[in-house]
Amino acid sequence: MTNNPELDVLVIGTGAGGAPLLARLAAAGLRVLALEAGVRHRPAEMPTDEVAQAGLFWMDERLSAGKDPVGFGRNNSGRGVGGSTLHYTAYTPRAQPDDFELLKEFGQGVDWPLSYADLEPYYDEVEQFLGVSGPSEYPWGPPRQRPYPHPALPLNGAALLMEQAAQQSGIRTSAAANAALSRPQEQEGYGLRPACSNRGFCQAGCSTGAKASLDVTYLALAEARGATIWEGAQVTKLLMKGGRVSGAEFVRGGKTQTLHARQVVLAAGAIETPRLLLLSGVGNSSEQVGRNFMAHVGVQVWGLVDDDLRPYKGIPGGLISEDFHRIPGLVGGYLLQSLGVMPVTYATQYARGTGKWGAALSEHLSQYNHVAGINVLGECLPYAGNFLELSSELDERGLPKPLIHFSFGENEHRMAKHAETVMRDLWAKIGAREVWALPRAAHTIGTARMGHDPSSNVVDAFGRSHDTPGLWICDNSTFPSSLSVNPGLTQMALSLRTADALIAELKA
Ligand SMILES: Cc1cc2nc3c(=O)[nH]c(=O)nc-3n(C[C@H](O)[C@H](O)[C@H](O)COP(=O)(O)OP(=O)(O)OC[C@H]3O[C@@H](n4cnc5c(N)ncnc54)[C@H](O)[C@@H]3O)c2cc1C
Repeated sequence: MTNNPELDVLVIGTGAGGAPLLARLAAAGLRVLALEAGVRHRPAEMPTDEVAQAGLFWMDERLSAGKDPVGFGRNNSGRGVGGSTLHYTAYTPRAQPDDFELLKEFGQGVDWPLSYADLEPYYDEVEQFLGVSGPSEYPWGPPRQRPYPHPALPLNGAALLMEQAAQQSGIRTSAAANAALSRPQEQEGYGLRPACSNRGFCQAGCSTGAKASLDVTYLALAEARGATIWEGAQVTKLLMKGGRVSGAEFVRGGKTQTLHARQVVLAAGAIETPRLLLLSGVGNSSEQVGRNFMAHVGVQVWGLVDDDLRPYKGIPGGLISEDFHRIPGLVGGYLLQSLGVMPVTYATQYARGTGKWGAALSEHLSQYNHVAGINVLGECLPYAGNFLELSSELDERGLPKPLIHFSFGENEHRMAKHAETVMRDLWAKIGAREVWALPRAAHTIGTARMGHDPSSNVVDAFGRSHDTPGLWICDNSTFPSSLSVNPGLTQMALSLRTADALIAELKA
C-alpha cells in the first residue's frame, strides 16, 4: 500500500487531457503525479509495423450496442504514456467560433459554457509549444494572432489528387495544420526533435519524435519540471474521504495500491472516465455521467487510380477543406481531410465497411498501392439514447465492462450522405476507376459534459465537478458537442485552461 499525503494533484491518464495539465501544474511548483494504465513507448522503440504496435491501443473489450455500434479497440483509443496521441494523425485544426454555439444558431444541440475567445490564447500557446506545421494563409475561421511556428508539411499522394479534384470542383483546400515538425525543434525535457522524415507510419507511433505526441512534448516538460509519472498503473476506483474525492485505488505490477492527493484530475478518456465514475459512484448527482456519447460522422470515400500512390508513405494528415462547415438544411457541418493509410488498418476498415472477406478481400488488397482516400469529420449531436453504462459482463479484474449504445440521428445520416456525394464527385473528377464509401464513426466524445447548470451537466466550464469537491475532469468526455474538427488541439487547450483554474484554486 502506497500513501503520499504530500501530493497536491493526482492525475489519472496522460493523453491530450492529462498531459498539458500535468506540465502546467508541475511548472507552477505543485507536487503532481500521474497514474497511466499503459506503458512508455519510446520513439526509438517504435517499429514500422502496425501489428507489432497493437500495444499502443486500448484493447480491453468494450461492448457496443445501438443501430450504429462503434468499433472499439485499434479504431479509437490509446493506451500508453501519451495516450491516444501516440497514434493520432496529428491533424490540429482549431474549432471555429460558431462550433461552440450550435444551440444558439440552430436551436438544436448544446452550447459550450465557454467561447472561442476563451480558448484562443490556449490554442495559440499549444500550437507554438508543439511546433505545429501549417499554412501561412488559412481560408477559414478568424485571423490568427501569430503564424504557425513551422511551414506546412509536404502533401502525400492522396492529398495531391484531392487538391487537383477540389480545384476542378471549385472547393477550396489548404495544407492542414499538423503537429509534426517540418523543421527541427528543441523541446524542453526531451531534446532536439527532428523534422519529419515522411516515414508515414504516424498511426503506429512516430519513431523519431518529429510528431508531437505528448510523451515527447508536454510529458517531457512535466517530468523536467518535477512531475512523476507511474506507468502501468490502472486506476480501478476513486476514493472518497469527508465528502470529497481524496485519491485513487489502482493496480500496478499485480498489486492493488492507493494514493491520496488534495485534488484529483480524471483524464482517462471518454469511455474510461465515465466508467470509473460509475464504478466509484462519484460525481453523478445530475445522472448525466455516461450520457450524450458522441462520435463524429466519419464516412470515408476511396478511389482506385492508376498512379502508384503508396498510401503508407508521407504525412497521412495533409490536406483539409472547411468549405462544408455549414450546409443548408443541416445542423452544423463537416470538414474534408485527405487520408494516408497503413495496409493492415486499410484492410480492417475495408472489411468492416464492405463486409468483404476471403478471396474478394485479398483481390481488393492487391490494389492497395493505388487507393486514395478522403474522409470527413462531421458534427454529431448529443442524443439521450446514446450513452455508456456498466454491463453485467465482467473484465479480467472482475469489473463491469463498459457498454456503449450509439445510433446516428437523422442529421448525421443526412450529413454522411451529403459528404459521400461530395467525395464521390471529387474522385470522379480525377477519373478514378472505382469509387466506394466506408461508413464510419470517429472519436469518442461526451459522457461527462461540461456546462453551467449542475442539474444537467457533470462539470463546470473549467472541468470542476459540480457536486464532488476535489474532483476535476479533463478529457474528451467533457465536450458538450462534438465540434466539426479533430478534437486533439481543443482538448490540449482545455487542459491548460483547467490547469490554470486548478492552480488558482490551490493557491487561493
Ligand atoms: C487513430 C486515431 C487518429 C487520431 N487522429 C487525430 C488527429 O489527427 N487529430 C486530432 O486532433 N485527434 C486525433 N485523434 C483523437 C485524439 O487522439 C483524441 O481526441 C485525444 O487524444 C483524446 O484525449 P483524451 O485525454 O480524452 O484521451 P486519451 O488521449 O486517449 O488519453 C487517455 C489516457 O488515459 C489512460 N487511462 C484510461 N483509463 C485509465 C485508468 N483506469 N487508469 C489509468 N489510466 C487510464 C489511457 O491509457 C490513456 O493513456 C485520433 C484518434 C485516433 C484513435
